Amino acid sequence: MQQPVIHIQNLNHYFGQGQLRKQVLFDVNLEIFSGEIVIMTGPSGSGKTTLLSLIGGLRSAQAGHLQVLNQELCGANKSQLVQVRRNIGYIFQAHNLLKFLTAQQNVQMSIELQENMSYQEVQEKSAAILETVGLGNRVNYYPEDLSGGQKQRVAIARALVSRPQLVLADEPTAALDSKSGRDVVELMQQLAKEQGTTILLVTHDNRILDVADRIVHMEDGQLAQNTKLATAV
Ligand SMILES: Nc1ncnc2c1ncn2[C@@H]1O[C@H](COP(=O)(O)OP(=O)(O)OP(=O)(O)O)[C@@H](O)[C@H]1O
Repeated sequence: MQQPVIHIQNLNHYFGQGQLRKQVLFDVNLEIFSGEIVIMTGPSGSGKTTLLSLIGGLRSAQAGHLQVLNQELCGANKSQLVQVRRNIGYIFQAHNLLKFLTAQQNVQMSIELQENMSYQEVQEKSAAILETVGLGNRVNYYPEDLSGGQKQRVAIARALVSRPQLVLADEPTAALDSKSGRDVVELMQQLAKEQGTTILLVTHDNRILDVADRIVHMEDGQLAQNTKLATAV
């Protein structure tokens, strides 16, 4: 049987110490397989971003089991977390582009950090993916000269250029109008299907739920499983 890309069992998470200690994730269980697009919905404060940051190795998992790309992250050390992060692409609500780098340089940086490649190859790869996301004529633009949707497309190009096995996206359409939001997720879907990437996407945006293969719902730190598309919309 296929190994899940993400395998979570009885995951609990707490913030704060002593009397201020507060549990925010309760016995979370989730399996996500290669090539799946899973959307996580749920009210504000329910724990979605916390779960995403644990899966992404951006925060240390405390209790339970959290296996990502065959690495147990509960109790993992710094270098194990860094190793897992290398195989994950991140897309956030705010695109987080570096404003003093052009679109192409922003994308290039992500490859240079990860792979041993000649400068020419890096340039070719970054130009090619910007072309794919429809920004072939904007490669030398700085973020401030791009629209919100264009900046988010650069962020997608940056997250996917190294062909990560897993992409984690937190509200990638939040800052976009409905047309740009739709374009951006369809692009993620298309690139992921081409590259066999697994996507876990957190959103409040009901208009994009149909790109998911599966929807899971977080409520008060608990994850409801396998919501059917038809009932969730
Ligand atoms: N660093 C932190 N320290 C203490 N409490 C935190 C911290 N980060 C989040 N929390 C709390 O954990 C709970 C879950 O927050 P989280 O950001 O994961 O929710 P969310 O579902 O992503 O919300 P939103 O949709 O508004 O982004 C909230 O009660 C929040 O106040």
